[in-house]
Amino acid sequence: MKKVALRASKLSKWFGEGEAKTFAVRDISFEAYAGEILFIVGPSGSGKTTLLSMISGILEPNSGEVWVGESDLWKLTSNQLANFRLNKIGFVFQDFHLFPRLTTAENVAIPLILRRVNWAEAVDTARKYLDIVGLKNKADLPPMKLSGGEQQRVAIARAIAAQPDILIFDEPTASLDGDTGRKILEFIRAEILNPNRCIIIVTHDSRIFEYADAMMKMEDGKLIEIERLANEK
Ligand SMILES: Nc1ncnc2c1ncn2[C@@H]1O[C@H](COP(=O)(O)OP(=O)(O)OP(=O)(O)O)[C@@H](O)[C@H]1O
Repeated sequence: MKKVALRASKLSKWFGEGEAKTFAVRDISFEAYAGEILFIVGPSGSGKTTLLSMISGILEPNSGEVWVGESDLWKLTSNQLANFRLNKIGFVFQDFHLFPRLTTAENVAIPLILRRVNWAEAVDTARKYLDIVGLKNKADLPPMKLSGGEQQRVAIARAIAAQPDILIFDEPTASLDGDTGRKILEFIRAEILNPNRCIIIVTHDSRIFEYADAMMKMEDGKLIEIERLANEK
């Protein structure tokens, strides 16, 4: 049986009051399973970022619940929520968010340093994660010396260094050419997905839709459909 990694229940977020009240996300419920890649797709302004922010403990919903394991996320204390963000969930941003003055290994070490691992040990462990993404030999370079696809892999290495159960990618291929984008997705499926990890990808890029196990379509803040696809592993 598939293990539920995350369950959203009747999630809503609105902005403004009275006449000006508009829903960014309206009454969305879904489950994401461990071991699957779930794509969230929909036009600009359909509520994808707002939904991601609520399920990752960044933006508090106006109503509804987010369950991860035994925890109702928005009932946690602020300390517990900070802990959740540090240990359970990883983010890979569209423009990678790498620090230009740090080496790639130091960039990857950041989540470990935030967990109070000492600097030398964290950078050493970071090299192991760079090896996983095939960039061991670039560990001491600044990120700007790397290609776009390589920078994306550094961002992935940094996200997995915290060993999150839920890994979220926001438009991972937006700044990559088609070939590099597909290679990144193949790599994510082969090396980053595992039976205990759920990967959620927000994208407009139809060139990578073939890598989805499940596809969730949003429009005007609403969930239109969630389809589990035949190629599910
Ligand atoms: N802080 C805010 N205040 C007011 N309205 C907001 C706020 N954040 C988002 N919205 C509105 O909520 C709706 C959904 O926005 P959201 O950013 O979630 O869409 P999106 O699907 O991620 O779009 P894109 O693909 O362009 O990033 C939009 O109409 C947006 O204007």
